[in-house]
Amino acid sequence: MVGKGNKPSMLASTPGLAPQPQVTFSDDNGRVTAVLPTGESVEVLLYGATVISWKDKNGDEKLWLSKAAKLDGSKAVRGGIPLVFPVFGTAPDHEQTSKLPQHGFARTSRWEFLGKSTSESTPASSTAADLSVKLDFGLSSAGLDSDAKSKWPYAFNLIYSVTLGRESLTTSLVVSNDDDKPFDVQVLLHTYLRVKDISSVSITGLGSATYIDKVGGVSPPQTQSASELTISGEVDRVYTPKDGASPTEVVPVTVVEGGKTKFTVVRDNLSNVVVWNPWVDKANGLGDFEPKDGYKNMLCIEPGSVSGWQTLEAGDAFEGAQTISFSY
Ligand SMILES: O=P(O)(O)OC[C@H]1O[C@H](O)[C@H](O)[C@@H](O)[C@@H]1O
Repeated sequence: MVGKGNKPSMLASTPGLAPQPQVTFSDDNGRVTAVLPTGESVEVLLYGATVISWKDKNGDEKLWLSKAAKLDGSKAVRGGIPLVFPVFGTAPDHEQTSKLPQHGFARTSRWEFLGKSTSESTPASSTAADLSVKLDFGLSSAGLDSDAKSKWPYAFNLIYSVTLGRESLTTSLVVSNDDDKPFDVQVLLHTYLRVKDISSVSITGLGSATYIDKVGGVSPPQTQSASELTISGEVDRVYTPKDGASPTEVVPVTVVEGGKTKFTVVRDNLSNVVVWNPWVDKANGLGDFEPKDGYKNMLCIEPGSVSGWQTLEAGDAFEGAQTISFSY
């Protein structure tokens, strides 16, 4: 394993050259943390490979994390970016995943930290190179607890990569079928974005998308006519945006707050976006959701592949990713 140890370590110094700015890194107590020389940071729990913090250079947190979230491995984390795999919600009628708990086992399994790497890029607007750091995590059937293994007895391998840039975070999941038979999966990056005040937020990029409304039962597919979505009550929708045929024609989802773009979410090979806000009653009903009025400060924009199943033949792999960007 790369970079194991309890003390912070440094990356990216090249022998013989002037010292380069370095990424500070620690892998301690079930958490992996990386900080760019310019101050941006990310923190990932090995439990669920859950991103629990993403901060900009000023230390402003970009993700919402419940004050009552369990970070001790006793329950899926309420906030940050839990990983949903291999089933979204529950699927009592889908034989392969019917025994699994809500949202599967990836978010409640202990992942392995596989290593870190840095890379440099020079943005068009600057001559100075920016560093980014990528953290890789793995989970395979061999690493599952016996309960999850008995409920989903397939040989698989997952690699989850979390890449921190100056003004972006990319999370990417690769699922491989290591079995000798096919299996079906759903994948979702259940991202809790932090906002200042949900009443001044609008979401663009979902106009003319079809969606299924899950509030009060699953609705037949509908089409969103408004170009902007605002939130003034419980929202739980599975959208299928109208992307073009090529990967470059993906329609980004933007979160605008007070007239300013706060986040831009670009999906790679993920055809759905779940939009979720529990609002008053649901938040009250969730024991680990604190403060109870925290629904005013969060919005889940969850890229995924969940409206059908990805069937992976023996030896096949599926990869999906999101990049969340912000500007100051
Ligand atoms: O409470 P959880 O299992 O974490 O699920 C939280 C939420 O996840 C997704 O956004 C689903 O669309 C919601 O229906 C669900 O309530």
